Amino acid sequence: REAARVWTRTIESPSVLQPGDATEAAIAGRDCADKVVDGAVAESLYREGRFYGLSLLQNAVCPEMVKLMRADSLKLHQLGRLTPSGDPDEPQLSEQYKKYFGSLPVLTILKPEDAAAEGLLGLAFGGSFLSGLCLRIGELTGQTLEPGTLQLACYDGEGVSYQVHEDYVPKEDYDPERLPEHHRFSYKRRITIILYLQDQWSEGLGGAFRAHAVRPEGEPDLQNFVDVLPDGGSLVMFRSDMPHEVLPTFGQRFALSMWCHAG
Ligand SMILES: O=C(O)CCC(=O)C(=O)O
Ligand SMILES: [Fe+2]
Repeated sequence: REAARVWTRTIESPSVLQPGDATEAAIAGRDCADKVVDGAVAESLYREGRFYGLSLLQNAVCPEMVKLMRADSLKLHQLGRLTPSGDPDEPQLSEQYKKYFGSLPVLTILKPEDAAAEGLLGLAFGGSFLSGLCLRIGELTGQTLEPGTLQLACYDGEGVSYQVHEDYVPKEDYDPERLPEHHRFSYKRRITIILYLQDQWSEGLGGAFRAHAVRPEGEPDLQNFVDVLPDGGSLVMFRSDMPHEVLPTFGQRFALSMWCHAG
């Protein structure tokens, strides 16, 4: 039954040699993208269905590279570079705030070349991998898709969640005065790709990615949503206008996301 809602494929992740420098990391990322996406994966994103082509590719990246990306992510997190809005100058949430209002996901917008310049070869690989996926999906389906924003997010336990939303926002709803810079191109988003970076995840830690067939009003009907666990190396891909959310998370959960923009 689930299979009819989430298109799922589990692959044997292509082995990647530990990159020695930024150029090698970028080449390895692109190469890995070309190996994991074939015509069937690309088409799965455009199949008809209530879940807007929700697709899951398990084991897309080998555990060694997932580990390297997670180590880089943790480094940035420990340096305080991840913030609720993604603005690196924004202060970290105070304990006081968390106590009264609860915690929030934190994030940063990455440029693969900056990651490379900082010696974060895992994230340089990841950025190139996700950009490569975007280009490859475009090529295989005859659409013009351009790599857009690359986001690293951390849901650091404490019940942190993200309410139902769509990643695509129509241009007329866009308010340049109030949205942070990286939201400026939300109207261009067509496909969202998310790569999870956990080592081991279990259902007890919550944090599922929940996809909705329709935007729920109140409690959603069981038929109208599907949950995907954020297992390390899993890639979730979907049309950016599909409603989705992240359920309360009780473990450290890192995700690297790419929004593929309309060309
Ligand atoms: O991390 C996830 O599973 C989804 C996050 C999300 O929906 C977003 O950042 O827009
Ligand atoms: Fe989202």
